[in-house]
Amino acid sequence: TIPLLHGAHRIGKRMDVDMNRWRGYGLGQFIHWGLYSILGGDYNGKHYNGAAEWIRSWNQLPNAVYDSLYKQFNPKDFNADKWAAMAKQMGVKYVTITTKHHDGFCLWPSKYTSYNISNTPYKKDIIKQIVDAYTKVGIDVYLYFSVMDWHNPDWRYDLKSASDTIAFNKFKKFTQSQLEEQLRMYPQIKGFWFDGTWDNSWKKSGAFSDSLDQDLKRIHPGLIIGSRLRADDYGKRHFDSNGRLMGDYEQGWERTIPETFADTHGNDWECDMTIPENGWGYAKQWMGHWKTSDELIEMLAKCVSLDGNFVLNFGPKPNGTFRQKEVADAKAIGDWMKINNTAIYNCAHVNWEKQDWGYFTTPTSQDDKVYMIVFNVPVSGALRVLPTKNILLKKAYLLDGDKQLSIEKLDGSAYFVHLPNEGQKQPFVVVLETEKGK
Ligand SMILES: C#C[C@@H]1N[C@@H](C)[C@@H](O)[C@H]1O
Repeated sequence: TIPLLHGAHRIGKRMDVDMNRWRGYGLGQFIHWGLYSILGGDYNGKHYNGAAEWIRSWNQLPNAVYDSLYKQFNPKDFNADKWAAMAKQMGVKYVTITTKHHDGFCLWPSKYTSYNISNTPYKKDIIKQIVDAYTKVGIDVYLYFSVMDWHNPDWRYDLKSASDTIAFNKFKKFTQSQLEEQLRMYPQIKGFWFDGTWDNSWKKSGAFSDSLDQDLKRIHPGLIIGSRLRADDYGKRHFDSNGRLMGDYEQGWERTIPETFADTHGNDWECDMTIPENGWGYAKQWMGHWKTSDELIEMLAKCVSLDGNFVLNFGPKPNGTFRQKEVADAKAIGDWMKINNTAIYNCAHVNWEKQDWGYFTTPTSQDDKVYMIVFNVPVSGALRVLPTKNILLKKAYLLDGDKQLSIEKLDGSAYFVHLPNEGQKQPFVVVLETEKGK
């Protein structure tokens, strides 16, 4: 192995109480809200074809116009308790909220820059209201923080001169000050979600990213930070130069899901997903295909079956309300979770052969129970199950209503679980009770 000072400091999963709680979440909510929400992807009658929260980078929009949007930010219909209630009904266990996106605008009253919520017509601390409202209903809060800050004059994409280094050193102090400020102001939070760490300036700051990670965890023991914060001695990110994960979970699955368990390398990981094709902040016209709630529920099941969490993004409007499609999806997912969350919360991967009808999960607390989350019922109505050697199926029944299902032993160690032809119209869960063979 390559000797590293700033590579992974832990091999394998974090197993403390905070990380075990994170591992059991299953379903989370992401929220992207900020000045970009005001424009909603459009400016001067033209539509920006990129992700709406990146509109400041569009050459049709002068930076000065974007940077003065804060004078209009006044979400009259914002109600953090309503946001938290919608998330609670949806069944999410954690929320990640943008405190500062790449544009540098702070949704909290930071004392390190005047470019913050207190200087808008709205004035009040958005982050505090969200932290308090979600914590009150039992949803853990994580803060999204973009290191890249287009508004801060000391930000650099690369370090090519002594003056770059001097400026970026000031920028690193500013960054650490803002993060420590957030820990002091919002002690209830459980972790940070870092973004904007792909540029050379940060890749050359591996030592700082390592000390920052350690400083934040010293101030707030148990803090959870994914693999997108750090760079190692050679600028490698997520995985160090020896291929080891740097961070408490793999944070690279943005709008994508691993296909197989092998793709996860046995790490903890989180998938962050948009309902439209791309775009996180509010957009008046969403791009491409809008995922249906059934598609989203299948993504959730797939993530949990591969030992990951599924985090669905919402982009509130500038007035603080959600678009109809987001409200409808939250409701549909919540209705499904009300019946089936046993197969999602505190569940893990089962190393049985993947079948076409759907996904296996198992409760981390009970190894003689396996859940089948069924999306594709075969015309035969017979669901094939191939447990690992020496595991026998004792019973099979529907989670919703306990209806017993007949089990047919096939050759080898395979089985058919026979479904009643009730033409299920929603994804459903079959519970298997197992025992070890003699
Ligand atoms: C690229 C990029 C950013 N990463 C996602 C989580 C969004 O914040 C997007 O703007």
